[in-house]
Amino acid sequence: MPPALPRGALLTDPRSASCAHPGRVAPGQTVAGGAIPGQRAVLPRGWTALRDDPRGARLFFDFDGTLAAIAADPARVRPVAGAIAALTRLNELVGRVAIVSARPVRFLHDQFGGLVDLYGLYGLESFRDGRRHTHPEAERWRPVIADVAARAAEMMPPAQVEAKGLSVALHYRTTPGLADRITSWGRGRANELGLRCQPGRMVMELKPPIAYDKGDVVRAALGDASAAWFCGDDVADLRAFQALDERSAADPSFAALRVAVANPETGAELTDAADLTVSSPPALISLLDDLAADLRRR
Ligand SMILES: O=P(O)(O)OC[C@H]1O[C@H](O[C@H]2O[C@H](CO)[C@@H](O)[C@H](O)[C@H]2O)[C@H](O)[C@@H](O)[C@@H]1O
Repeated sequence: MPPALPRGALLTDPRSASCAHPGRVAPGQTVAGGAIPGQRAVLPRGWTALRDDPRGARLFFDFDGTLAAIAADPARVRPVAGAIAALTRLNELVGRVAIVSARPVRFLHDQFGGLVDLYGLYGLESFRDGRRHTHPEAERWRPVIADVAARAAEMMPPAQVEAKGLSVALHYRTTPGLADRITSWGRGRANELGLRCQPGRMVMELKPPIAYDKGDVVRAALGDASAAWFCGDDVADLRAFQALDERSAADPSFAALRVAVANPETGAELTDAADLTVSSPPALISLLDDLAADLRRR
């Protein structure tokens, strides 16, 4: 019996990996992602369940740090090479594919059009089946967010204030020395205005106090799915992992795969909760190409 890929196994970009799949993969060990289906390792149950019933499966993806490499200017970020082709292939093979991001739906639509379901601002906005939806409680917060974005632009470099309509991101990637000032100012405005703070990778986000997050998006979108994957890189993606955990606990026939994209900023919280960890967005695309090839062989 070949060994199983253990929870947390680390997969690297096969294009840069020099090792062959070693057969047994210890937690944290580096193996070539592209070698998985061909290496007779026992695949994770979330993979085999998806292969057994692709039309009953769902694939969920975070955007920044997952389908796109992190860069200094959020406005210039685009999906990594091969991402759109991989999603196009999987969309033909799998029941439903969705991007679940903190970006506005407008930005996601510019990148992906109507290719897959789009959930923006942690699900406060979405674009599905050709229609745009906004959470009914969110709209009244738009002027409050606009006001706080304008005030933020007076307190910090305006180019680092990303006004997203129903939320605002205060970035400090290019000015890490301002991190404390920006985050404490953000916490102060959140307390003053009744907003929520969402930390992220070199960013503090202010959003409406609506109890709706990536986990709620996944819960609602799962429907009667038999299997689902969520691929993410940041702490906000833990909520989506938890939604898959809950569903797995409630329904033993359901199989999930939690995929983390490793990075030095998020810490171990996400990779500890993941079934598989890939080393970068290109390594994730390689894994998705493997999945599509595996599904096509069936
Ligand atoms: O849910 P996501 O799709 O992962 O969005 C989370 C945030 O992503 C973006 O910020 C991050 O990526 C930027 C571009 O690489 C980077 O400059 C920044 O430091 C990261 O935090 C996006 O700009 C934010 O609005 C999202 O909240």
